Amino acid sequence: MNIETIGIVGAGQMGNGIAHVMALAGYEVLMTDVSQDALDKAMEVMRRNLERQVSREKISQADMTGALSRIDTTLSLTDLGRSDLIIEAATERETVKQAIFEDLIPHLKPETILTSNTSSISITRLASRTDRPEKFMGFHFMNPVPVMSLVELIRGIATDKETYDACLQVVERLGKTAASAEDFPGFIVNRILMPMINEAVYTLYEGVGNVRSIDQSMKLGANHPMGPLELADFIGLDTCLAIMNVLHDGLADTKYRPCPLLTKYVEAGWLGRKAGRGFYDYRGETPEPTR
Ligand SMILES: CC(=O)CC(=O)SCCNC(=O)CCNC(=O)[C@H](O)C(C)(C)COP(=O)(O)OP(=O)(O)OC[C@H]1O[C@@H](n2cnc3c(N)ncnc32)[C@H](O)[C@@H]1OP(=O)(O)O
Ligand SMILES: NC(=O)C1=CN([C@@H]2O[C@H](COP(=O)(O)OP(=O)(O)OC[C@H]3O[C@@H](n4cnc5c(N)ncnc54)[C@H](OP(=O)(O)O)[C@@H]3O)[C@@H](O)[C@H]2O)C=CC1
Repeated sequence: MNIETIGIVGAGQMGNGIAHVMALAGYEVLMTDVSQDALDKAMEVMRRNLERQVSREKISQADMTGALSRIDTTLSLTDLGRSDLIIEAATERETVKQAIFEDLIPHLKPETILTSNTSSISITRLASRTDRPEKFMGFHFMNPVPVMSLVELIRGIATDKETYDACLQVVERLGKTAASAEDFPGFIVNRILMPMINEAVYTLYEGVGNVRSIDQSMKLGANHPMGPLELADFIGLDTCLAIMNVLHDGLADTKYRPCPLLTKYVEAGWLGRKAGRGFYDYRGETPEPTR
């Protein structure tokens, strides 16, 4: 199947990154969100990231202008009906994703491929609620999308080979590397990464270290580019908690129990960088630990 137009649902940090790399690779992109504010902010972030790539001579000015001209935004989900491929990148909540697919389905072409950028939710279960489980799969980018070269491709139980091959071709056109993962909670990356982050929060909760010492230990002692708490803030603490809950419920093992301190931060609305505060406070000149 020839894919030329991409519909993106959700203009948060992942949605804008996906739009960025798709448009640079020459795809026509139509992005939607429930708020105009989110769409405007996404366009601004994309422009800034593209400008940075121009200033570092990674892309030309013409590449940037071309990419921006290929991105359109709309508040109407149903406008995405003409897309060849849809990537849902809305909030990590199963009911939200299900409602999006239900609203989209009557407006889709029969051949349109539906995908979700979910970090952890069952692809098979999401697919079973659509009219096309064989044309449904997981298309999981890593954050920040313009920088990270991996995309996890996850087949549901019914996904057909043509759909998988079409998505693989898109990943290759983006110049990224695909990892094929089976459809189990958290797939590969988050099955391994999120318990590590959750353990870092337990380490903080139990007073073994503070925010700075925990992050410094993993950066200098294990050569991680970001400390686990800094990374949790970067991903979004709501997303981290949602993933831990999916692991805990789906694998029914207490080793995935979300740390109560992580829950407390989410309940406070301290969701990390996107909220201005999480394990660090980002509202001043430099990030300051909140513990
Ligand atoms: C939760 C899930 O479901 C799955 C996930 O995504 S898990 C999260 C996976 N991501 C990670 O683990 C990220 C870990 N962190 C890192 O790799 C690095 O800290 C980082 C790449 C984010 C930043 O690297 P850094 O060396 O500290 O910063 P910096 O030198 O400013 O940036 C490196 C490059 O990234 C770019 N960059 C940094 N942040 C960016 C952003 N948010 N968007 C776009 N580009 C960005 C910079 O422009 C720079 O590009 P060039 O090399 O082309 O010049
Ligand atoms: N953060 C990360 O590091 C990664 C996240 N992911 C996954 O990507 C998805 C998005 O995450 P992320 O971008 O971080 O989240 P964000 O919170 O940054 O963005 C989510 C966006 O979706 C919007 N949204 C919510 N409901 C709807 C809806 N019904 N229709 C359209 N848009 C909607 C939200 O709007 P509003 O704010 O108004 O509710 C928000 O703008 C999640 O499934 C997440 O698990 C995957 C890889 C990495």
